[in-house]
Amino acid sequence: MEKASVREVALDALMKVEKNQAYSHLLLNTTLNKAGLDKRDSGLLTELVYGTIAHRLTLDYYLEPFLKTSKKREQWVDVLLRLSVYQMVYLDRIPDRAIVHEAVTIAKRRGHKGISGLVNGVLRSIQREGVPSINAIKDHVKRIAVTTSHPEWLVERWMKQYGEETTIAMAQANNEPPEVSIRVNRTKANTEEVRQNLLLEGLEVERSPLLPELALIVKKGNAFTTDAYKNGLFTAQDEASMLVGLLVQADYDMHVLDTCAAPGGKSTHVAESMHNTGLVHSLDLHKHKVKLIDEQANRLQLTNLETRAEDARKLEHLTESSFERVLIDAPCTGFGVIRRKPDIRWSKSKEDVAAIAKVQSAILTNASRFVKAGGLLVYSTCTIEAEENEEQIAQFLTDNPQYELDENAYAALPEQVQAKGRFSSFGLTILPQDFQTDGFFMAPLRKK
Ligand SMILES: C[S@@+](CC[C@H](N)C(=O)[O-])C[C@H]1O[C@@H](n2cnc3c(N)ncnc32)[C@H](O)[C@@H]1O
Repeated sequence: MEKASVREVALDALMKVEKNQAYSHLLLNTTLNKAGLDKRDSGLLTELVYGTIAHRLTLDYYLEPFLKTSKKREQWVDVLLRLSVYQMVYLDRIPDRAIVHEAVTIAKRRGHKGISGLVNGVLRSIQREGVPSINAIKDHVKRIAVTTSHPEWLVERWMKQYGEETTIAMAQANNEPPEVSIRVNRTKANTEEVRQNLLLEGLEVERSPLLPELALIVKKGNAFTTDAYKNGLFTAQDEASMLVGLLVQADYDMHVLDTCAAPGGKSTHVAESMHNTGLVHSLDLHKHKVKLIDEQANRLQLTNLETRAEDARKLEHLTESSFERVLIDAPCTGFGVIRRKPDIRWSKSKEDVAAIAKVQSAILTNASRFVKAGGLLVYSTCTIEAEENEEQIAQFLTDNPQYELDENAYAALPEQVQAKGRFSSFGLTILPQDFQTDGFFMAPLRKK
């Protein structure tokens, strides 16, 4: 497939995300499979789609002075312009000439002559005059928002929670592509054995500096088409997500309840920690998602996991106070995983935070009934919003004096995290810039 086509595929994908018909990460997987692109073009497509979405606000700021006089345009024209300016500003290896030429070719194919003329005119002007300086923005929050390409309301919120320096560092980290990390299935092999296997299959793989006994970082090659993957030697998982599995401290013969389990990343981790003994009740609201847990458990050859579709706000079929461990990896806004899902910064709103917080609170209150005395309840999210995290736990502890935050549980985490983690009286927050992982929150709560 020629480069010009890669850009057309990228434009189509961006339009779907723009119209809220798809999430970037899911769409990209299906688009890559369908388009049958070679390795280099797949890489370029991913970069174009993620980069254009991630830098949207900055790109619109760059384009604005060049579009002032023109009339209302169809949406695809704006998206094409963003896609082109993204390449001009962020991808040094593609000459501006070629970018303009390809954009004009696409515009000619899709629109009437006036539109290709507009695309040509705007891009040539930018090429000639350069993009406007962001430093000219007087308003402080807006300047940070445009520089890092995040919505102003989020920047404002984070500045209140974390201060300016941390907010900027986080927003910048959100624009860095994540590394591919995998969790080794230690019921089958250790990290070094899996690393050797993958090296033999032609990949470049290193031990994780954060979790050398559990995780590997794939530097080059596709780990998910290897025999090692098919044979269940590992699972795709972010290292911060692995920390939650460690915090659960599951051991031989335990009974564990995982209330929000699909697609099974943490359930399978817990099942592996129990060396295929005991039982993990792995539940999720959606039937079709429960299937994903089954698929993973089968691939990993785990037999100590039972799945079922259930609403964690109800859970009528379980016996109260019967689990040594309950994990609530709650549905959340996902602002900790913006690196992987760049569009959620644009698609989620303040109201979404409040709405999901209500669901989290209902799940937490209900699922806590099933923890045995002396047992551990772990609440986690992949977001960094206090309303979904610390505030949730603060309220829960006030309403449930039979629970307390168990700081001793943190001993299960790597020393680096114990030394540098952001701990409060209500749990541990990991920001993406702390250990180059996803942003996460986790709270170990002990039932007295
Ligand atoms: C953060 S994801 C879980 C990820 C999973 N723990 C893992 O590590 O692979 C949250 C899950 O909660 C599920 N969910 C949402 N509302 C729920 C409810 N009321 N009861 C049970 N599960 C729910 C969603 O379907 C989603 O799969």
